Amino acid sequence: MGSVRVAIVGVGNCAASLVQGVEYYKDADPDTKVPGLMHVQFGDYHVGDVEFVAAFDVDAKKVGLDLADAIGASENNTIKICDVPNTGVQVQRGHTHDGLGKYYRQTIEESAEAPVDVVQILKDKQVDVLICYLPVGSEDAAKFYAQCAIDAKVAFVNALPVFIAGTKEWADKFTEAGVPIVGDDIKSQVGATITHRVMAKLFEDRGVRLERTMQLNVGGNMDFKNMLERDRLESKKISKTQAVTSQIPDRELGEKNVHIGPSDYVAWLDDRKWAYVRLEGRAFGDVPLNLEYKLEVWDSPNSAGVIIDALRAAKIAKDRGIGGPILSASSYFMKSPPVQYFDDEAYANVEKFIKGEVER
Ligand SMILES: O=P(O)(O)OC[C@H]1O[C@@H](O)[C@H](O)[C@@H](O)[C@@H]1O
Repeated sequence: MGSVRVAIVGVGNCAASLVQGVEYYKDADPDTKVPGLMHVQFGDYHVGDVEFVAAFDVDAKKVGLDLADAIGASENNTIKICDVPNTGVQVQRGHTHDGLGKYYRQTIEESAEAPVDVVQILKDKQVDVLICYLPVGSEDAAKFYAQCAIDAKVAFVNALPVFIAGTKEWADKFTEAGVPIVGDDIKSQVGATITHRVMAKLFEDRGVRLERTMQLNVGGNMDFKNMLERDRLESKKISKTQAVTSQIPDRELGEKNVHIGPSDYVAWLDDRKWAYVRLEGRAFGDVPLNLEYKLEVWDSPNSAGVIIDALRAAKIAKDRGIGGPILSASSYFMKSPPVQYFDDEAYANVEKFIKGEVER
């Protein structure tokens, strides 16, 4: 079935882990399991079929570089997985809109070049899927690129917490255009969200009444620095919170009793993220039962495998001529899908989608 031709918007740490991860696993045996992917061979597509054909950024230190060099440039500080040979893809000057918050502006220099015609490039490069990796809080920029995907008839994977797939307005736009979308807000392999969802559900499944919970996150990448600007966080907090509370539909905790969100920027953590999670409940005899755990991960590789699967799901939908939100993939890979399922059901739905047993 050929390749999955991918364009990236936002060449930050997540893009770095994605590009390296494809290189790292490109020759993996299709019959084996590798960490972080549902399948080496996902439907018609092997990891090595993911091909990067265009990239957009606004950072002067990245625009003009080969993608292989740009992923190690400027403020990118994630762990190295492997060397990436030259891709022949030059990072092009994207559109800024509200993509650069106060801390980005203090830290990086915006390219002086004029923004390119994104729709034309997506068409010229015959892009199958556009992956949106813009900084948290880029509401207008994310919607600009979503519209570009619609106009160029390119599938869209929305990794950031801006509600697109999950809104009727945008879901209808993608459906009417016959363009698939997987979104919103990437849920990492074993990250803060999925562990917290599973623990909250475990409390309820075992009959412990969850009363209060919090999830504090710290990290040292540009994502965390950007999120020091609290105004950019609104949709992020909503997304992370509903990702957890959706798993305990019968329990109304009340706003005061749930605190989930990014908490602070600690420069020396680089691209590591530490999550401190606490759940407080009442067990048999109304006796208190508390659980506290700490998760330490490298933030960007933790989501890269999930994105490789999401890209391939989006391409399969495109091959099948299915437009609009891909509910199976969105609910398994994303924190804020149009419909929330428990993760085991969502996983099973993706398997059915791959086999063509469910339409979306
Ligand atoms: O670890 P989680 O909760 O699944 O989050 C995954 C990703 O979610 C994104 O919204 C964050 O900006 C990333 O920092 C994070 O890696």
